[in-house]
Amino acid sequence: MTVRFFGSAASALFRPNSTTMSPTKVTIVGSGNWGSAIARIVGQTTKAYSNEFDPTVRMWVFEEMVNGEKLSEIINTRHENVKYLPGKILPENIVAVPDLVQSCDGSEILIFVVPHQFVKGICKQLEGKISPNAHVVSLIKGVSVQENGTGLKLISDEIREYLKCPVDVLMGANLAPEVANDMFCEATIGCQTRSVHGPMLKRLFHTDNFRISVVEDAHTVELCGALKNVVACAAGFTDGLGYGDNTKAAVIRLGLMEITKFVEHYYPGSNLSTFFESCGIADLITTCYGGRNRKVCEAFVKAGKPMAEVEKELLNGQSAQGPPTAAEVFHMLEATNLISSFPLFVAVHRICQGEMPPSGMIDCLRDHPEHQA
Ligand SMILES: NC(=O)C1=CN([C@@H]2O[C@H](COP(=O)(O)OP(=O)(O)OC[C@H]3O[C@@H](n4cnc5c(N)ncnc54)[C@H](O)[C@@H]3O)[C@@H](O)[C@H]2O)C=CC1
Ligand SMILES: O=C(CO)COP(=O)(O)O
Repeated sequence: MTVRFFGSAASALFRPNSTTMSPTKVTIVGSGNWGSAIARIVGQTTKAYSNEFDPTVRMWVFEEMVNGEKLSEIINTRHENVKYLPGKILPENIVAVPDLVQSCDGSEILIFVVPHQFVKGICKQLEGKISPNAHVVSLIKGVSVQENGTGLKLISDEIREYLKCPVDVLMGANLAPEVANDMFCEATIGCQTRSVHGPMLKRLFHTDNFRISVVEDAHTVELCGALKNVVACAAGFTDGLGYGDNTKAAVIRLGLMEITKFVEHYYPGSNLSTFFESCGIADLITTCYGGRNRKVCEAFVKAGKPMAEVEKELLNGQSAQGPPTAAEVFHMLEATNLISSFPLFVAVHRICQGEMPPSGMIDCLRDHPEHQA
């Protein structure tokens, strides 16, 4: 993979951190399938921009034993995450660190990339222990539930509340195995204010085969990333029932209608153009065809086993975020009396819970309110 410079003059790209005037340290918080694939990119870009970024990138590894060896030690000696991204070499400047606090010590960019159910526990451990200049980029596709149970919370807001630092997001049509094979794709960075961190984050992630667009509509970027996993479950159910591509296209279309409606209702003021970025329609399509959520939900229908069992059998420790996200979204819809407005999201939740047979997905598509107009 080569890193191509962009912008006007290459010299203007090398901007050491303004506070310390030393290269910015980067930590990847997570080392699963996506965490390891993004490490291949960040390992390259930090080396390419070594005046701006410290090329030693620490990667927090949730320690586990793999065939009698510690995963962190395997990564540091063989430069391969044999469990979560087997067969792909990680750059040697990626250093696995099993101690979470130590992995983030002194880092000013923290790339959060863990299944969303672990975010709270990680933030609690890091609370008050990160650099005062730290800045998080969340690659996490999921949502959380407010402490008092009244509604939904963005993962970025959860991180911001615990760590008291700025949080931007990166989402896109980025199946990790394809990214790790250096196959061309695009991604979207959602910033609160583009000019503050946008250019620096673009330098950190942008390569010839991983093309970044930066937008200021961060809420929409994040919600597209989270909600498309729920729609991908619906696509998996229809695949499992033996339906074809026309049905999947209907799932994608109706799913997109619910995504846009949900974003507009709960986070008004989004830009329509954001749904046409990689984080929107592109991620929805790729996940409905090639993602783990689709795969697990198809197998759930075919095998007739509980979702957790199918996930364990098929994903070897990786995680499908669609079913828990559907539950969190359902909770929000119930709390705000909007269940009837989002039948696809609701059907996914009910099927995952065993409260509705998978065939209910087809009834849901057939009777969708979009057909009443
Ligand atoms: N895999 C993919 O293709 C993509 C994933 N994403 C998103 O990135 C996020 C992370 O996904 P992946 O890296 O694929 O993870 P993954 O699905 O491979 O999950 C496994 C990871 O969870 C860790 N883990 C297990 N138990 C834990 C615990 N108790 N506490 C903390 N960590 C624990 C494991 O050590 C491992 O690193 C998710 O939100 C996902 O939706 C986004 C784009 C692409
Ligand atoms: O987010 C993804 C692709 O962009 C990965 O989707 P899955 O988690 O369904 O594999």
